[in-house]
Amino acid sequence: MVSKKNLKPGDIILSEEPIVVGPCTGCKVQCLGCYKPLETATPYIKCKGCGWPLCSPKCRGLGKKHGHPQIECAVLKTTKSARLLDYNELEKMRSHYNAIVPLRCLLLKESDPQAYADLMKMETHNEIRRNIPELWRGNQESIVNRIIFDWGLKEYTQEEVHSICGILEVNSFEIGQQGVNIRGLYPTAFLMSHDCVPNTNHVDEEGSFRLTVRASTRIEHGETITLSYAYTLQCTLKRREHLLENKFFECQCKRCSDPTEMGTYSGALICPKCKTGYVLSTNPLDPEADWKCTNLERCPGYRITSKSMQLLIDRIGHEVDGIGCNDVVAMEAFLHKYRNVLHPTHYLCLGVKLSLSQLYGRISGYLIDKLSEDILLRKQQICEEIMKVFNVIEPGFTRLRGVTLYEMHAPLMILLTRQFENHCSKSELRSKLKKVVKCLEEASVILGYEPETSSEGMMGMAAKDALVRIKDWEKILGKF
Ligand SMILES: C[S@@+](CC[C@H](N)C(=O)[O-])C[C@H]1O[C@@H](n2cnc3c(N)ncnc32)[C@H](O)[C@@H]1O
Repeated sequence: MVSKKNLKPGDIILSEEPIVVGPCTGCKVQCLGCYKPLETATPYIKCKGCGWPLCSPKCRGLGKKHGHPQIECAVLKTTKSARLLDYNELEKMRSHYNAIVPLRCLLLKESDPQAYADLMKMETHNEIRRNIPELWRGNQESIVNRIIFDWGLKEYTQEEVHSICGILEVNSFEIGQQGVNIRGLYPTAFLMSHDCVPNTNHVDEEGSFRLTVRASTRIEHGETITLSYAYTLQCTLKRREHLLENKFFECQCKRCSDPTEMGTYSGALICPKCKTGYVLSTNPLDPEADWKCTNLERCPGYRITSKSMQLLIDRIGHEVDGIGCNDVVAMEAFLHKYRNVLHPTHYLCLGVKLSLSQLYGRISGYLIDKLSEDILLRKQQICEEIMKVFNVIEPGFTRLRGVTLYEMHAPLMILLTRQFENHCSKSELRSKLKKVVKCLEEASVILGYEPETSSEGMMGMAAKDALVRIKDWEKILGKF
C-alpha cells in the first residue's frame, strides 16, 4: 500500500469495519458475545441456543454481527459442539475456541459471499506453512479436525480450512481493549506492509471494532504505508525471529539492516573485555552471524557466537519476566545488576525503564506528590532516555511517545511547583513551564486519537485538563 498524496502526522489513511472478529488462538475462555474473559470465579451462563459460554443472558454481543450472531449460534447448536465442552474445567475448554474465528470465516461463504471473496484475496503462505510440521499438525488437530470431524461440517475441505488458518495467522490484527484477547480481519488494512520503524498508528473503536489508521509521521506521495507486525521494543534478533516464525518473511528494513539499530543500540552489549566498546552483530540480516566488539583498537579479538548471544539474552529476558509488574525495587536492582553488561538502551533495559517511567508517581508508596526530589529526577531522566529511542523507533504520533510525554510532564511539574515555593526566579520558572506545556500539548494531540475509555484516552484528557490549569500560572508569571 502506497500513499497517493503527501500526508502529515494525524491524517486518516483509512477507517473501516472488520470482516470478522473473534477470539485469538490460545486465548483463555471468554464470552462468545462480548469477549469478556470468563475465569472460574466470574459468573457465566450457557447460551440458550448453542450451549457455549456467555457472560450473561443480556450480553451486548448477543445476536450481533461481530459478537455471537444467530447464524453461528444455530450452527454450533446443530453440530452439538457444546457437548464436547467440559464446564468443570475451563482450562480444558480453551482449545475449542481456536476454531471459532475459522468457523466465522467459513460461514461467510454462504452468508456474505462478497466478504468471503475479500478474505480469499489475502495471503495464506500455505506453501511455507505446509512445510512447518508442528504448525500444520497443530492446526490440523485443533481446528481442521474439530470443524470437519468433531462438529461434522463436512461441506468444507481440509485445504479450505487450512487456508483460512493461514489467512488468519498472516493478516489478523490484535484488537480490543486491554484485558481482552481478540483478533480481526480488515478488508483493506491487511495490505499494509511491515516495517520495524512504522509510519502509521491505528486504533479500533470499542464495540464496533472499526479500525482507523492514521499517519504517525509525514508520509510522502508514493511512499509505502507501513505498520509493525513485531513489537518495536524488541531487538533485531527477536523481531526477525518473530516475523519469520509468524509472518513467514525475513525483514530487511533499514533498522534490521543496521547493527546499531539506527543508533538506538537496542540489541547491544557492553564489551565484557574492554568495557568501552559495544558488542554488535557482524551481519544483522544473518541470525547466525557472530557478534563482535566495536572498539577495534582496544579490543580487536572479542567475538561471541550468535547462539551464545541468544542464550544470554534469553536468560536475562527470563529474569525480567520474573520481576513483579509493580516491583520498582527489583526493576532498579535489575538495571544496576546489568549496568556493565547491557547497553543502557538495550531492549531489555528499555522495557524495564518503560515500566518504571509509568510506575513512579502512580503506585502505592510512590505517589507523585510524595516522591522525593531524587525519585522525581529519576523519573524525568528515565522518560528522557527512553524518549530518545522512541523518537527513532516509533517516531511521530505514536501511543508510546504520547504516554511517555505525559509521564515526563509530571516530575517536571512537581519539581517546578516545589521550586516556586522555594522562590525560584520567574524567568527560570517560565522556561521550565514552557517545557511542561510542550510535553502536554503533544501528549494531548497524540492521545486524543485513542478511544476515550482506554487508559491512553483518559491520559489524553488528563493532559488537556492539566494544560488548562497551567494557564493559571500565566496570570502569576506572565506569558510563557
Ligand atoms: C498482511 S500481509 C501484507 C499484504 C501482502 N503483501 C499482500 O499483498 O497480500 C503480510 C505478508 O506480506 C509480506 N510482507 C509484508 N511486509 C513485508 C516486508 N517488510 N518484507 C517482506 N515481505 C513483507 C509477507 O509475505 C507477509 O507475510
